[in-house]
Amino acid sequence: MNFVRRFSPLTIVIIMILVQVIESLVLIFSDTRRSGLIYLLILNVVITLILLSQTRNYQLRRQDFIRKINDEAENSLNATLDNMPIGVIRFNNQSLEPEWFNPFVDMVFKGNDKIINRDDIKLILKNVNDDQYINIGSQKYVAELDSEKSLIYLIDATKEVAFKSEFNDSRAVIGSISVDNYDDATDLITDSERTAINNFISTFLESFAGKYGIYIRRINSSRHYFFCDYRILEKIINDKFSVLNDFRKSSAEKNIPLTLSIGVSYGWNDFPAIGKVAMNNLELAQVRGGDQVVLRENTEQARPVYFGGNSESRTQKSRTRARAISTALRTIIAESDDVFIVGHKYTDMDALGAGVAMKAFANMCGKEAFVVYDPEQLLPDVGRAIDKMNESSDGFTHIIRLETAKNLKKTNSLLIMVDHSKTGQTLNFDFYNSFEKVVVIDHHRRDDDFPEQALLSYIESSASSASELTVEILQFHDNNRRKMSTIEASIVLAGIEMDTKNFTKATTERTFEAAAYLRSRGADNDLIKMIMATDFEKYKKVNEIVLNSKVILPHIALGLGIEHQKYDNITTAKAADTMLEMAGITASFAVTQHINGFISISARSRNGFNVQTLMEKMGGGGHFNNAATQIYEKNIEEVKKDLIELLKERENEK
Ligand SMILES: Nc1ncnc2c1ncn2[C@@H]1O[C@H](COP(=O)(O)O[C@H]2[C@@H](O)[C@H](n3cnc4c(N)ncnc43)O[C@@H]2COP(=O)(O)O)[C@@H](O)[C@H]1O
Ligand SMILES: [Mn+2]
Repeated sequence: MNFVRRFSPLTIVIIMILVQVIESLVLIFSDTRRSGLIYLLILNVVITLILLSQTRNYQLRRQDFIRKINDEAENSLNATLDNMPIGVIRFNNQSLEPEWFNPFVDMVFKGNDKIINRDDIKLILKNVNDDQYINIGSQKYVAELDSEKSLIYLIDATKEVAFKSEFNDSRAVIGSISVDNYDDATDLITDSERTAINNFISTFLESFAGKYGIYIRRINSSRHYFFCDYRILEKIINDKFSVLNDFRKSSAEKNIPLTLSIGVSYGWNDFPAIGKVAMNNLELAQVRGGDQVVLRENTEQARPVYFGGNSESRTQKSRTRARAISTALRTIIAESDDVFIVGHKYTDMDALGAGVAMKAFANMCGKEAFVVYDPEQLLPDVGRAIDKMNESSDGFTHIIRLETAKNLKKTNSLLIMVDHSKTGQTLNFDFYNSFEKVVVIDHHRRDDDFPEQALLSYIESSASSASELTVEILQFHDNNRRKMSTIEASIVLAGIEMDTKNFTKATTERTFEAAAYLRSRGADNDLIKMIMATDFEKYKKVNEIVLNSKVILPHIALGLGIEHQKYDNITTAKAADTMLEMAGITASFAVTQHINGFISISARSRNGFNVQTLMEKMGGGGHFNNAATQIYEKNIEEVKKDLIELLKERENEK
C-alpha cells in the first residue's frame, strides 16, 4: 500500500469513486440488496479517508525531510566557506565597498590589524588586471574576479612564489672573463714581470670567486671561465659588478693599465647555448671598449644589460687586426659582383670619408663600388664634398643617390656599412635589408640591433673615426698606391678631422699615421677647409643655444634651444661641442627641438665622464665622450627634467 501514499488526494478520490461505481454495478447485476450497497459506500468512504490521511502525512514528512536536508546542506556550505583557505569577497561594484566576506578574508586582513576596505578592493582589482601577486602582510596572494557577481576570490600563493623563486635561483650561470690589453701590457716586459702580472690577475680573480662562492677556472693568462647559479649572480648584480672597479683600481695601483671585460649568460638546461651567449656577450663587452660586463639571459626575447664601461677604450697598439680584416675583406669582395657602401642616417663627413676609402679599396680589388647617399638627408658639408667629387674626373664619380643604387644593386652585391652598426641607424633600412651579404666597419661601441647577416665586422671603439679604420684597411692592400685621387684623400682626411675636432680629441699614433698616408695621397688643406666651412646662419643658431645655457651642476653645462625654434643635428651637436670648450666644463648637453619634431640631445664630455651610458638610458647611444638621443612625445622641459634627474643619480652613484 506504500505506493498509494505517493498519489495526490484528487487521484485517490477519483480511484475510490471508480471502485465504488464498479462495486455498485456488480451488486446491481447480482441482485444484491440495497442495504449492501450502502454498507459498501460507507466502507469505501472510510478507506478513502484513511488513504487521504496517509497521503497527507507522507507529504508532510517529505517536506520535513527536504527541509532538514536543505538545512544540513546550508550548514555545511557555510562551514566550507568559513573554513576553506580561499578568501571570498563580495563588493559593491559602484562604490567598491566590501559587502560581505568570509572568515578567511577577515583572518588575512585582521592578521594585519585591519578590516578590509574599499582601498584594499581597489588594490586587488588593479592587480587582477595586471596579473600580479598581491602582497598582504608577509603573504602573497593571487586574485580571481567574477565581475558578473562582483565576487573576488583570494588564493594564498606564498608557497608557490617561494617555490618559483627557489626554481629561478637555481638557474645555471656561465661567465667568461677576459683581461683587456693584456698583450699590450705584457709586450715589452721581462719574464719575471709577466709572471708578477699573471699572479696579480689570478690572485685577484680567485679572491673574487671566493667572495661569492663561484667556481672559476683559468684558461690562459688573460682568460678565465666561471660557473655559479643565479642566486650568486644576483648578489654580484646587486653589487653592480664592483669587481670591475676593484680590478681597475688595484691594477692602477700597481701601474699596470689593465681592465676586465666580462660576458655572462644564464638559463635552464641548455648549457652549450648558455655558454655561447656568454661568449657573444664577452665579445660585445670587448668591442664596446672593455672595462665592462654584458649580461644577457639565454632566451630569444632577452636584452643585454650593461655594467661598467667607466674607462675610455684603450687603443690597440698593434694593427694585426686591421691586417687580418683587410685580407678577409678582399676575399669577400672578390666573391661579390660589386660593392655598395652606406653610412648612417644624415651621413656625416666621417661616414662619407670612410665610404670613399672603402670604394677605393674595392677598386683596388678590381671591383666596381658605389658610395650611396640620400639627397633627402644631405648635410651641407657632405653636399659640398659630393659636388667637388662630381666637378672632378669624368663626371661619374660612383657617389650615387639611394634611388639609383636600388636599381643598380644585384643579387650578389655586397653592402659595407660604415660609421654605424645599428640597423636602426642605417641610411635606409629597406636598402640594407635587400642585401644578403653585409660587412660592418665602425668605431662606435657595439650595441644590440647589430646586422644579423654580417659576414665580417671590424669594430674598434678606440679608433678616432671610421675614416681612420678604413685607411688602415686600405694601407694593407698590396695595390694601395693606386686609385685614390686628391679629392678622395681630402674627403677621407676631412672625415678624420671632423671626428677628432681637428686632431684635438680621441687621437692616437694610429690617427696621425692614417692622416700622414692621406697627405701622401694628396689631401689638400684648402679643399678640406672649403668643404667643412660653417654656414653663417647655422653659426648664429649654434650661438643661440650656447647663449641659452647654464652650468646646472658642477662642471656640467646644459644649453636649451629657444622655444618654438627648430634645429638640425649638426647645430645641436656643434652647440654641445662649443660648451665643452669652456673652462671647467667636463660634460655638456644641448637639448633642442629637432626639425623633424622630436627632442634631440647631443652630449659631449671629457675626463672619464661617460655620456654614452647616460644617453643609452634615454634611448640613444654613441661613444663614451660623444653621444646623443632622440626623444618623442615629450617637450624640452620634460626632457631637461629627466636629464637632470639622471645626472643627479649618476652623482649619487659615484
Ligand atoms: N639613437 C641613437 N642611438 C645610438 N647612437 C646615437 C643615437 N643618436 C645619435 N647617436 C650617436 O651619438 C653620437 C653623437 O651624435 P650627435 O648627433 O650629437 O653628433 C653627430 C653629428 O651630428 C655631429 N656632426 C656631424 N657633422 C658635423 C659637423 N660638420 N660639425 C660638428 N658636428 C658634426 O657629429 C656627430 C657624429 O658622430 P659620429 O657619427 O659618431 O662620428 C653619434 O655617434 C651618433 O651616431
Ligand atoms: Mn658619423
